[in-house]
Parts: sequence; C-alpha cells; structure tokens
Amino acid sequence: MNHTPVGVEPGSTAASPAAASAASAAAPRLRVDRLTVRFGGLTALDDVSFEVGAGEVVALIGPNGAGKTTVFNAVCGLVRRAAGEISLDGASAANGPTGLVARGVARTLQGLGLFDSMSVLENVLVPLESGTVRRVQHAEAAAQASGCLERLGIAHLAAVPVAALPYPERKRVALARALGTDPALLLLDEPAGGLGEDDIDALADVVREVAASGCSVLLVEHHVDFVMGVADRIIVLDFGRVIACGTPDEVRADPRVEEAYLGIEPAA
Ligand SMILES: Nc1ncnc2c1ncn2[C@@H]1O[C@H](COP(=O)(O)OP(=O)(O)OP(=O)(O)O)[C@@H](O)[C@H]1O
Repeated sequence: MNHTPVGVEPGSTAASPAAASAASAAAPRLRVDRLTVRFGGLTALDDVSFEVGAGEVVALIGPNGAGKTTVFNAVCGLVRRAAGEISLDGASAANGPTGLVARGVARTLQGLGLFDSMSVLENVLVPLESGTVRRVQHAEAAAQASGCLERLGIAHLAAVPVAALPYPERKRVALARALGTDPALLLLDEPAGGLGEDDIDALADVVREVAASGCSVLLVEHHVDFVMGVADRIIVLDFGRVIACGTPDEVRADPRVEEAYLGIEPAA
C-alpha cells in the first residue's frame, strides 16, 4: 500500500515537511479545496479542504450530520458547491452532475442501490454496459465483471438473483459493481455497516488490495476499528468543518476528536 502523505489541511495534526513536499511534487488524485455547500440556510460543509493521493486510503469520519455524505455528493457533482473547487488528477470538476464519473470515480451507496430482480453478474454489468462510465464490448464487460466477482469471492453467485442473497453478499455485489468500472477513485459509503467481524476483516483486505493496485479510496465509516485498521489518513468532520486530519494514531490521540466524535469531554 502506498502510504505517501499528500498534504496537510487546516486543522491538521500532521504537518511534516515530507508531506508538504510530496503534495507539491504531483497532483493528488482527488483535491477538495475550500469546499462549501449550503442547503438553504444550513451550511452543510464550510471551507473543507483535503486531498487523496494515488493508492491512498482516506477515511472521513464524524458524528451524524457532520457532512460526510455531502462531501461524496459534492465530489460526484450531485450537490452544487456554494464555493470551492474539486479536481481529479489535476483536472477541475464542473459544479454539477457531469465529468467525474466518466473520469474514473465509482461509488457505493449506503442503501446499496442494487437491482434485486437481476442476477449478481447482471448488476455488476450495469455500469459497464450503460455507457455512463465508458462503453465496452459485451464480452470484455462480462470478463471484467466476472474478474471482479472472483476478486470478491462471489463468482459462484454470478447467476443468483440479488434478492436471494443475505446482506453481506449483497454488499459484496455493490462493491464488485463499483470495482468493475476499474475506477481511479473509489468512494465507499459505510462499507462495514451491517457486517460481522469476519466480513469486515475480509473487506479490509479488499480495500488494502484495491489501494495497493493504485486506486485511491475515500471512505465514510462509523466502524472505528475498521477505519483505524485500513486508513492511511483520517479526516474528521464536525458541523461541516474539518476539525482534525492525520494518521489513525494522530487522530486517535486528538482530544478534539474524542470530544466531537466519541462524545468524550476533554480532561480539564
Ligand atoms: N439534500 C439536503 N437538503 C437539506 N439538507 C441536507 C441535505 N443533505 C444533507 N443535508 C443536511 O446537511 C447536513 C450534513 O448531512 P450529511 O448527510 O452530509 O451528514 P453525514 O455526516 O453524512 O451524516 P450521517 O453520518 O448521519 O450519514 C445535515 O444537517 C443534513 O440534514
């Protein structure tokens, strides 16, 4: 896995010179710069900045309503930015529902969003054949989708309707569908939610392997042990602002995080 730090943002707890020089050496895979999103009078994101490097796993954590999903939606162009810039591999993203998906961003959803009556393989084929990501020949798409099912240990379920599967397998299908597009940036929305410990361990292995292959991973997750075990860096949001950013150890030791996220009052 690539552990290269790619920069330190306002509120960061990790400000090493190495991080600064790495950040300036190459454009990060994802750059979110001073992002502000408002819903009417509510400021859901307020001046949020962070970066995700190639092959890096970055976790966004924070209490309910902190703005994590809104970051994903902004990266995908599903909510309009009131201010700020988002870029992928140095190319600026339009402020609307265009561009990023075609440029190699894939996302899983909290609600999975699978087509229940379709088979596992058919679900994974949907984005490959729809032309929303890119248009590939059917044989090539089928081979790519099958490879993803193998990778996630569900090849034997290829012909099974999704409706017949238990929740952990359904989550694997959703992940396979995202990975099937061969993304440069993978957005995972609560990937460990609803899973048991064995499935979470297997998921962590997959995330590490995906990152080792060069794909960048940005994930939103409440399962603290999973986050601490898999993330290279963690960004902590609270009320739409970045309150801390650093390695798992740095974030774990930050009293602001304990106070905001874990609900622990800092020692007097
Ligand atoms: N489409 C919307 N319209 C109005 N308000 C919204 C909308 N989407 C999100 N919000 C509000 O913006 C804030 C941030 O929401 P968001 O869903 O990003 O938080 P979150 O950190 O993902 O929370 P959770 O952990 O509960 O999923 C919340 O106050 C939420 O109610």
